[in-house]
Amino acid sequence: MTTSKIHSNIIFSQKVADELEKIVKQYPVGKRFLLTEETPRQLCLPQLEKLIEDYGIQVTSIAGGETNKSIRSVEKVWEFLSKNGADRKSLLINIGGGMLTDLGGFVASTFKRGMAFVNLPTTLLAQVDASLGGKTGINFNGLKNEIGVFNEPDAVIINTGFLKTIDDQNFLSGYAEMLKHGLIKNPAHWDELMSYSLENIDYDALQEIIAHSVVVKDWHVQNDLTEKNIRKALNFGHTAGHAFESYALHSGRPILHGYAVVYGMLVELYLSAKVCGFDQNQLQTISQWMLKVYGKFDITPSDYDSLYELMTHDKKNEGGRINFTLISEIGQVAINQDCSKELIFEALDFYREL
Ligand SMILES: NC(=O)c1ccc[n+]([C@@H]2O[C@H](COP(=O)([O-])OP(=O)(O)OC[C@H]3O[C@@H](n4cnc5c(N)ncnc54)[C@H](O)[C@@H]3O)[C@@H](O)[C@H]2O)c1
Ligand SMILES: O=C(O)C(=O)C[C@@H](O)[C@H](O)[C@H](O)COP(=O)(O)O
Ligand SMILES: [Zn+2]
Repeated sequence: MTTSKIHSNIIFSQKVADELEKIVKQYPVGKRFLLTEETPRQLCLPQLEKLIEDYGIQVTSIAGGETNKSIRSVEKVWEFLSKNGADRKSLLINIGGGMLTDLGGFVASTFKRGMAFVNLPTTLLAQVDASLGGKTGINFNGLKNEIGVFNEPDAVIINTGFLKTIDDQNFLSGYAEMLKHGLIKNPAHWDELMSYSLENIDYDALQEIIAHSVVVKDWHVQNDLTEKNIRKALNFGHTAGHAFESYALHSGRPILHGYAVVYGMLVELYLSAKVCGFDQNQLQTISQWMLKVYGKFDITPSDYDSLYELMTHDKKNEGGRINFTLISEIGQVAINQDCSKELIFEALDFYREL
């Protein structure tokens, strides 16, 4: 696997301040802004203190957590930019996990109809997935990423050094999107993820594996930025996964995005076996591995209607059909797969009985 096919604006570097300085100096004094949230502010900003001071970067932060990926937080940041004289020639630096980079990208894309932004992802999930590819947005009306725009960041600086403070659950959450990348596009990536030790994190090896995951994400984005076609592959596990995530959040049992994606992939691997001939033995092996590592969000048949209703809001749907992305084998994806309500309920039975 090669990383040479990655977009030139995706930079891997442990010297974040040096890389960021090259960008910041291209923007006028007084027009440099930084958005972060509580935890990365404490853990990651200290190494940028000198740069912030030298270049007069104006810093603001919002509260962390998925419930703050909201219009209220967006308003706060718009207000900060407006009061401090941001304009179309300004730069917004987003430093944080996927919640922050999704929201910060949306704020920058909509403020005065768009200002430049760069992402410095600080979680595994944001480094392999959320900070890349220009899906920006917020949750609305109980639905994930209901409001947003496609708009790519001017640059993404990936510093794997930031990951040393990530807790186990958030590590696994990011790992889930890497598993998805292996399943949809790259059997070798899948194999390396299966043999990587999750008990004893080897950070040097991780950097290489992250780069392989970034190649998969970036390939889909470069080929179909606005998700008309092959980018739908990156949404594998998300039709059911977002339904689990929204349902969990609003029933007071929140789960991390990556866990929801794993539970969604379990449902959609079952559908893959039924609709696309995905191997039954592999379905059993992968399901047991995922169950062992990620556990389960328990559901009963009385939850099915609510989960199904949430799936009807998925952005891939067309003409009243729920359009799944499925796989016929590891690395072979099939987009726009229509499944009946009956079959979806059967897949939820499979998940529930695991
Ligand atoms: N735009 C996309 O393509 C895309 C892709 C995947 C996921 N997402 C979105 O990303 C979000 C999930 O991202 P996430 O998992 O990064 O969540 P997150 O941003 O909420 O971060 C997870 C937790 O890690 C903390 N954190 C951040 N940096 C840290 C660090 N260096 N050390 C220790 N803790 C740190 C945060 O404060 C938070 O508590 C969801 O909203 C999901 O919908 C978007
Ligand atoms: O980049 C993409 O395309 C993805 O679908 C990546 C997903 O991991 C991510 O969770 C994305 O935010 C989902 O987008 P949505 O369009 O289903 O809201
Ligand atoms: Zn995702």
